[in-house]
Amino acid sequence: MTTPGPAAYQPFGVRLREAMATHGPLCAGVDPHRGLVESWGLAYDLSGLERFAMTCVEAFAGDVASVKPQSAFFEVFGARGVAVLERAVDAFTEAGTIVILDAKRGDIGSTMDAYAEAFLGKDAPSPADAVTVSPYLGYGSLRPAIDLAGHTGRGVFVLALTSNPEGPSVQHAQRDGISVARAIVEGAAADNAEAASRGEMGHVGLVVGATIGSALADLGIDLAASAAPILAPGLGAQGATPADLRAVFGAALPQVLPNASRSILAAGPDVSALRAAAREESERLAEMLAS
Ligand SMILES: O=c1ccn([C@@H]2O[C@H](COP(=O)(O)O)[C@@H](O)[C@H]2O)c(=O)[nH]1
Repeated sequence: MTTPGPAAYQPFGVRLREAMATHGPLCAGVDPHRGLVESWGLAYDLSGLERFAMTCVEAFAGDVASVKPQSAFFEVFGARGVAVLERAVDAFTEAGTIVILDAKRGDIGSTMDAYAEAFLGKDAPSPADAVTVSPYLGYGSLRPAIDLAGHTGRGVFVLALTSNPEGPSVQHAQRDGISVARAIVEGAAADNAEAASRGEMGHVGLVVGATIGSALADLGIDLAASAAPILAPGLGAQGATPADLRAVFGAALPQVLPNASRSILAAGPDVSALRAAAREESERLAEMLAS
């Protein structure tokens, strides 16, 4: 038997907006790095992975707007690691917490179709609410995922200006005076136009690092006009602070889901301490947004 996607209820951008209004904008990362797992006193094996993931579920589910499990840290354990990821995704989903799976998939359209079904389809084993996708085979190659997400009430987050120092070598490159990043943002804006006309965020999100400094202004990019939810990694371990967000995102700030992983997870393994770290960060971010 198949279950209906959340599309039967509300579009992704609307659900995300409501969750951010209720819990604050923080997207808490679930990244079982070997060093973190061991610092929690767990063995770096399947049982440690399961314990780490389920501790995150206990601490964050129902308490933050969204979580972002990093698929790589589960895939490294093979199929049984992926099974742990699926159990964590299901547990967050049952608690009503939005799951953005960081899998950064991207391929030719026909293969992208299979990735889309795997992560977002109504028959997917453990569908996420949204998945990160890579547009470097061309924005149009993402069409199967963008369309399927729209039809199932789910979302995609397209890499636009990533938080790593190597990103600009590709993303700032220009053709006909338009940067790669700007072309990606304009693609998302076109796909979100209908939601934008209703004053809502769309289902095509963008990944824009909190570490990018003045890149948006330098490249003439208007993120606010894209109506895209913006996943902004880079807080904490990568050096960005909540105060940087206003300077980086300006008018697009209400669309931003700041993401922190290691800096919050370092508060574990105690569930209350982990939950408190996420709450404090979320409150700091909400205050900054209101000021
Ligand atoms: O541009 C990007 C895109 C994704 N990420 C991912 O976000 C987290 C960040 O973790 P921290 O521990 O808070 O640094 C991680 O899963 C990355 O793969 C990113 O950092 N930058």
